[in-house]
Order: sequence, then structure tokens, then C-alpha cells
Amino acid sequence: MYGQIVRDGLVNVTGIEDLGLTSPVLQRTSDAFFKEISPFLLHFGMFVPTIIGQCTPEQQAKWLPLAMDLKIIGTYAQTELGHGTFIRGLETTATYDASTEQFILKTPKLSSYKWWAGGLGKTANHCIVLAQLYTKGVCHGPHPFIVQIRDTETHMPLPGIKVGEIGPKLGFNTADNGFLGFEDFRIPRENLMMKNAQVTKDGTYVKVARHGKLTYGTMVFVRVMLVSDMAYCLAKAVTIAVRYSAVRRQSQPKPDQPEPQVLDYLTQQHKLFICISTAHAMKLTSTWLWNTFTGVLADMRDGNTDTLPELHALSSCLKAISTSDTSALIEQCRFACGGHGYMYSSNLPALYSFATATRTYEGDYTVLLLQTARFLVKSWEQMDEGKPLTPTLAYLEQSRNGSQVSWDDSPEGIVRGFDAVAAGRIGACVKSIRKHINNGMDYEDAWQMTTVQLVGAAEAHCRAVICRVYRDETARLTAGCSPGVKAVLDQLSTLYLLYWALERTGDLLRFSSLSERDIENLQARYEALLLKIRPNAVGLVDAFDFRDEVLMSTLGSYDGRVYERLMEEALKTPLNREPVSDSFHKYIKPMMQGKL
Ligand SMILES: CCCCC/C=C\C/C=C\C/C=C\C/C=C\C/C=C\C=C\C(=O)SCCNC(=O)CCNC(=O)[C@H](O)C(C)(C)COP(=O)(O)OP(=O)(O)OC[C@H]1O[C@@H](n2cnc3c(N)ncnc32)[C@H](O)[C@@H]1OP(=O)(O)O
Ligand SMILES: Cc1cc2nc3c(=O)[nH]c(=O)nc-3n(C[C@H](O)[C@H](O)[C@H](O)COP(=O)(O)OP(=O)(O)OC[C@H]3O[C@@H](n4cnc5c(N)ncnc54)[C@H](O)[C@@H]3O)c2cc1C
Repeated sequence: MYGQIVRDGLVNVTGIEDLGLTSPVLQRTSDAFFKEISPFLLHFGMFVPTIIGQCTPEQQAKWLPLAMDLKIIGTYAQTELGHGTFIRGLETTATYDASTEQFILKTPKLSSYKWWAGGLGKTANHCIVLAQLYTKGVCHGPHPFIVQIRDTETHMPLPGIKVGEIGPKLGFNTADNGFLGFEDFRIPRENLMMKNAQVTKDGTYVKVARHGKLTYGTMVFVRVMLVSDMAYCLAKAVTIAVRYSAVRRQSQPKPDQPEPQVLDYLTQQHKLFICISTAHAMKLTSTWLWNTFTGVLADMRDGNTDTLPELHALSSCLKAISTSDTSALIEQCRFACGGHGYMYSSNLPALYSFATATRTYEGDYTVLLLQTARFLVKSWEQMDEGKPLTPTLAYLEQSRNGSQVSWDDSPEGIVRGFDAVAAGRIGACVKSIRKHINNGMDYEDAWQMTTVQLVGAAEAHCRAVICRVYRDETARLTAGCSPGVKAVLDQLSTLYLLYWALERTGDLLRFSSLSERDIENLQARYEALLLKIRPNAVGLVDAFDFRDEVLMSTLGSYDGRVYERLMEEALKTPLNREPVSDSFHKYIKPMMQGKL
């Protein structure tokens, strides 16, 4: 299995090398080689980006050609057995020895072992290691080091290195996630990635970057990328589910009528059409986020880090919500396919196992929403002090006078309704924190007592951002479309707004003038819209344009030969090589004969 995956991975990455890492075609079709993950994903997904983001130009000149020419294979080892979220709590140490101009890497105890890095188990021979940097007896916090862990000729672990695979997981089982421990392992001073902080030969620590969190830059980059990855992943799942639902016929709602396509059931449309809309919403939002990200990078190149906090807040909540929505909606696609959706050959289980992992790695859902909440509360307090708000929080102004937003069920009105919900929920958090403080709590405890509400407020803010971006970008992009295309894309964006308005009626009742009659109208409009979208449903997923080799699904192939493909895959199962398994003779027959 591992050998096959590495072989496929090399075919894939040499394609990337030929056409360039940024080639979306190859980045996307890499999953035509794997049902799960390439063991080289971390090399390109984090090792290379970290060299670019955390190394000086001189260090890049040394390491980047080696990495891009695949002369070294890397990964990103930050998480430890004992710490993943709390990076400041990482236990691996890198202590500078001025007498030899080296850092000594140590794994003080079991919980300090690096754990999880993709490709670390058996593939990588180098890795980025996040370790607590000590020099002259002072700890300067976690810093990135580039470390060779295996001999590039023999691939044997170097002396002082303990490395291996962490074992089977829910998914990602072709990523050979590994563990790594150091026993007084020495690396040259120059292996500290010195773009944001340096250690001179005599051991003096020099802080370069103005912002203390630039070390975390790779995580921001990957979080931004993951939003786009989720749109892609969900688009594949809904392509499979809609095509299968067009082939599958089941039940007889009317006597003497043929069994209908299950896609004709309103409940099936309710399960699946929001998946089509969400894939579009996340794709458009990811492009908007990428443009925001590149703008902040440009600011930072000019020495201005003022826009970084908003980017961190946006990338945190959008990564959390896109991965959470995608995991839930891919499972919904699986549910919509009945028993055959549970077949590994449908590819829905693998898509789900990938998406649900993404809700955890690169920052746990709850933790990242709390990061966003931290920014939201700070922004509210700045608004109270009369300071300007950042662009994505402009809607807070409307809440300043505390008046309730009047409900308007036009698309723009619904977007304003979500702004009001976000503003109201942030305001409620601020009120809760202040109440706890007035009752004698310190700020940290008051914050902790409000965290359930803070997670909700961050989700509401993120939903408001997605709704606004989806609607605005759809309007912008369809301006030049034919009326027919514009009508269908407007239907999808309106469906997204109506779906979430119905999901959040409690919040809308609390923070807008929404009435029960308004809710009835929303429900009626939503159901009518499902019927309008039905004729275009298959065309809409065909428009995602996935080749069968990329979908790798018995249920979702373009030719619709579902039952034939299911049987073809079944017959390939090793258990079907012989009519009678030898377990019959070893165990079942003796048992039947009372001989066990
Ligand atoms: C083979 C073919 C493939 C080709 C592929 C090519 C390209 C593909 C590219 C990408 C593909 C996508 C995916 C593939 C890659 C990876 C997936 C697989 C592996 C996964 C890897 C990992 O999981 S790596 C480990 C990730 N770990 C985390 O995310 C840890 C999460 N924890 C944290 O971020 C922080 O610890 C914390 C922020 C949650 C809390 O830390 P703490 O010190 O307590 O911070 P505070 O809360 O006190 O905040 C301090 C201030 O710092 C600000 N801040 C925090 N983080 C950031 C940040 N990242 N950026 C900027 N600012 C930050 C925070 O706001 C506070 O500021 P204030 O004090 O001003 O409020
Ligand atoms: C498939 C996969 C691949 C991975 N690949 C890599 C890799 O290549 N490199 C790497 O370095 N790491 C990798 N990771 C590790 C990943 O980054 C961590 O698992 C992730 O950051 C979460 O940290 P944790 O596992 O320590 O969970 P924890 O942080 O321990 O979370 C456990 C629970 O505690 C809660 N919690 C934690 N902190 C707080 C808080 N402050 N407030 C409220 N609740 C809190 C969480 O919400 C969660 O419910 C990978 C993980 C997975 C699943």
C-alpha cells in the first residue's frame, strides 16, 4: 500500500515540478492519483511555503532549489503528543551552544515528541521543527528550525533521531503521519529560519519582525488554502450524490406510477441543493479571502502589519466554518445515497474522512472561532471608543444605536439581517463579559464564562461575511452572463440565503423584526426555489467538470452505470478470488461440527 502510494505520489509531484507548484490543474488532479492523501502533501503544502515565508533570502537560496527539485523531502512538525493548539506550550527545546555555533534539539519527555506531521513517518528526510528557542539562558518562545532527520542516501534516521509512523487513522491513511524525538541532536546555527528572528554567532537574540506572530504565517496561508480545498471537496461529493440521485429510482408515491428518480423528492433536493450553493459560496469566498491575504502580504512587505489581525480573524473563522460545513454536508451527501453511499467505492467515505480531519488540523474549530471572537470583542470596544472599524466589521456601526433592524426578505435584506444577528451576538458577548467583571470576576474568567456565546458570535460573523461576499460576487460575476446563466446562479445564491435564514430564525427573531408570517413566507419561497433548481441540478454538478478519474466513484461516474460499476468493484474484492474462503475449513466447519 505505502509503496504504491509513493510511486503514484512521485508521478504526481514530477508533474507538479514540470508545470509548477502553483498549477491549479496539478494541485487539483493530485487526487486523481489518491483516494486519500499524497505522502508529499506536506512537502508542497507546508515545507516549501515555510521556507518561503520564514527564511532569509540567503537561506531560501540554499533550501528552496533543493526542495523544489525534490532533492530533499520535507514536512512540518509543530504539534506534539502533549500540545497542538497551544503553540506557546510546545516542549521541544533548541538551546544555542555558542562554543560550537550549534542548536541542541531535545525532546524532554514523552509528551514532547513531535506527533502528526504528514510524511514524517517514512517519507520525509527533512522537516521544519517548531521548538522553544533558548540562548544565554533565556527562552524566546517557539521558533522554526529546518532539520535533516534521515540520511539522504540510505534514508536511515540520523544518530539522535527517533522517528516512525503513528498508525491507522479515520482517514489520511496514505499520508504516513509520524512521530519524531531528539536526543541532544545538534544542528548548525544557520538552520534557525531567520526571517523574523535571528541568533548571532555569540548567541545574541535579535528580533527582526515587528509582529510577534509572523512565525505563524504558514498556518494562515494553509487556512486560506483550505477554504478553497473545501469548496472543491464538497463539489465532488455533491456531484456524486446528485448524479446518483438522478439514476436511483425508489418507492411509489402514486399508485400505478413508475418509481420516480429520488432527485424528484423535495427532501432529497433539500439535502443536496444547499451543497451545490455552498460549494459556490465557498469558492467565491475563498477567492475573496485569497485576494485579502495577498493584499496583507503586500502591506507586510512594506513593513505594515496593521491589517494582519483582521486577516487572522477572517482566515480563522472561514477555515473553521468552511471545514465544518463541508464535513456536515458531505455526510449529508452520503446520507442521500442510502446504503451505496456507505460503500468505499462511492468515494464519499474518503471525501468525508478528509474533510472532517480538516476541521481539526491547521487549527481546531472551537479554538479558531475563539480567535475570531477575540478580534470581534476588541473591535466592539474600539467602536465604543470612537475608533474606526475594519471593513469586514463596518456593520457593527448599525448596532451602535441599538435599534432593531426591520426585516426585509429581499436578498440584500437577508444579508442585512445576518449583519444584525452578528452585531447583536457580539454585543451580547461584550455585555456578558462586563456583567461577570462587575460581579467580581477577572477578565480571563469572565471571558471563559462567555466562550460558548463567543463561538456563536464568531460563527454568526463568519456567516454574515460569507452571505455578503457570495451575494456581491455573484452579482459582479453574472453581470456579463446570459440571462439564463444569471438566473440559475442567482437562484443558487438566493437558496443559500433562504436556507440559512431558516436555519437561524431564532437569531433573526431576536435581532430583527422578523415575524412568524415572515418565516412562513421564507419557507414557501425556499420550497418553491428547490423545484425551480431541480431541472438544472444535474447540469449544475456537470458544470463542476470533474473527470471520472478524479471523482473515483461508482455512484458518480458520468455514464450513470451505477449498478454495473458497483458489481465490477465488488468482484475485485480479494475475498471474491475464491468461492470458499479457507477460513471455512479452518474455523467455520469445525465449529459447525462441534470441534472448536
Ligand atoms: C502533492 C500535491 C499537493 C500539492 C499541494 C500544493 C499546495 C497546497 C497548499 C495547501 C494545501 C492545504 C492543505 C495541505 C497542508 C496541510 C494539511 C495537513 C497537515 C496539517 C498541518 C497542521 O495541522 S500544522 C499545525 C497547526 N496547528 C495550529 O493551527 C495550532 C493552532 N493554535 C494557534 O494558532 C495558536 O496557538 C492560538 C492562536 C490558537 C493560541 O495561541 P496563543 O499563544 O494562546 O495566542 P493568543 O490567543 O494569546 O493570541 C496572541 C496574539 O497573537 C495573535 N495571533 C495568534 N495566532 C495568529 C496568527 N496565526 N497570525 C496572526 N496573529 C495571530 C492573536 O490574535 C493575539 O493577538 P492579540 O493579542 O492582539 O489579540
Ligand atoms: C489528519 C491530521 C493531520 C495533521 N497534520 C499535522 C502536521 O502535518 N503537522 C503538525 O504540526 N500537526 C498536524 N496535525 C495536528 C493538528 O494541527 C492538531 O491536532 C490541531 O492543531 C489540534 O490540536 P490538538 O490535537 O492538540 O487538540 P487540542 O488542542 O488538545 O483540542 C482538544 C479539545 O480541546 C479544546 N480546546 C483546546 N484549547 C482550547 C481553548 N483554548 N479553549 C477552548 N477549547 C480548547 C479543543 O476545542 C478540542 O475540543 C494534524 C492533525 C490531523 C488530525
